[in-house]
Amino acid sequence: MSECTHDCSSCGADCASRNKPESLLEAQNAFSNVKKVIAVVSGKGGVGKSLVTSLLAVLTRRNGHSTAVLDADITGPSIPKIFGIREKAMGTEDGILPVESRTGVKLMSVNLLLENDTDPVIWRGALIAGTVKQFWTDVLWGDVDFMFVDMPPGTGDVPLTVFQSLPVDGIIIVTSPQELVGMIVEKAAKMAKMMNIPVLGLVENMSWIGCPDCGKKIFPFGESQTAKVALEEGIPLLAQLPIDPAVAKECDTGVIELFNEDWMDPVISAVENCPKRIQN
Ligand SMILES: Nc1ncnc2c1ncn2[C@@H]1O[C@H](COP(=O)(O)OP(=O)(O)OP(=O)(O)O)[C@@H](O)[C@H]1O
Repeated sequence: MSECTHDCSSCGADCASRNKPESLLEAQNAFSNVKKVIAVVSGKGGVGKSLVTSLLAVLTRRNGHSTAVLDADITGPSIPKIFGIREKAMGTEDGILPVESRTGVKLMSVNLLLENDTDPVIWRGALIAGTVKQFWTDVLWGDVDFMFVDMPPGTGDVPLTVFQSLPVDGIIIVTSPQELVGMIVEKAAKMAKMMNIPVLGLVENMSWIGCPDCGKKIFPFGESQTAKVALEEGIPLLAQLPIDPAVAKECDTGVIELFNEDWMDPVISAVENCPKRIQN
């Protein structure tokens, strides 16, 4: 066989060079040094994915890390509101500057770029996916230990773009007990496997309510199937968060940084111990 010219168009050999998949990873700009990227996914909307993403950023920040949230939920962005951010993002000739929360979490969301928070984003999938990619390539993130990506629900264009373009090190799946947990977790786990990204664990949100009189845990949706599904899938169930009016109020009034419960502790440990993934 003649020597490899690395021009596969003129050669039919089935060699390692031909089979090497082309990386679609987008490089960071010269002003960004993001060390780990954690994607937060859910099967459907409204299960508390943005809440969990925000808490991950707030609590890792409280532990002394520099943290950021990339709001990839372009058509339903809720991160700025949860952090009580009203100002808009500014740009320099080098790129867009993230907005910093009160405790120093760096944020980028389409709502920080729109003139009015209530303006709808009526864009086609390719434009939406392109915007998410730009949030990675064109935002001047600076030094970030942990970036949390708030994904839109499901397994559409944007999750695919994020998993292909960003160096995601781990995935946290958020579910609620009334979801079709088995199917949703399996779908997310399969997607992660296809992308070769480890699932760090599951967070079940809205699992229980604390009785206001005696503190006893009440499970309004009955016995949760999440633990069983987690076991079957070999994914750790890291936390079960209650329905808590105080948390709802912290989200609605933009003061999530005041959150002061220990429910997320195992999730934070899993994230902090997540190894850096070797990217293909
Ligand atoms: N454990 C909880 N206790 C009380 N309220 C909660 C809890 N989790 C979420 N909520 C409230 O439910 C609403 C939806 O939460 P959130 O925006 O985090 O969901 P989401 O999965 O990101 O939704 P979407 O996909 O539509 O963005 C918010 O108003 C939030 O305050």
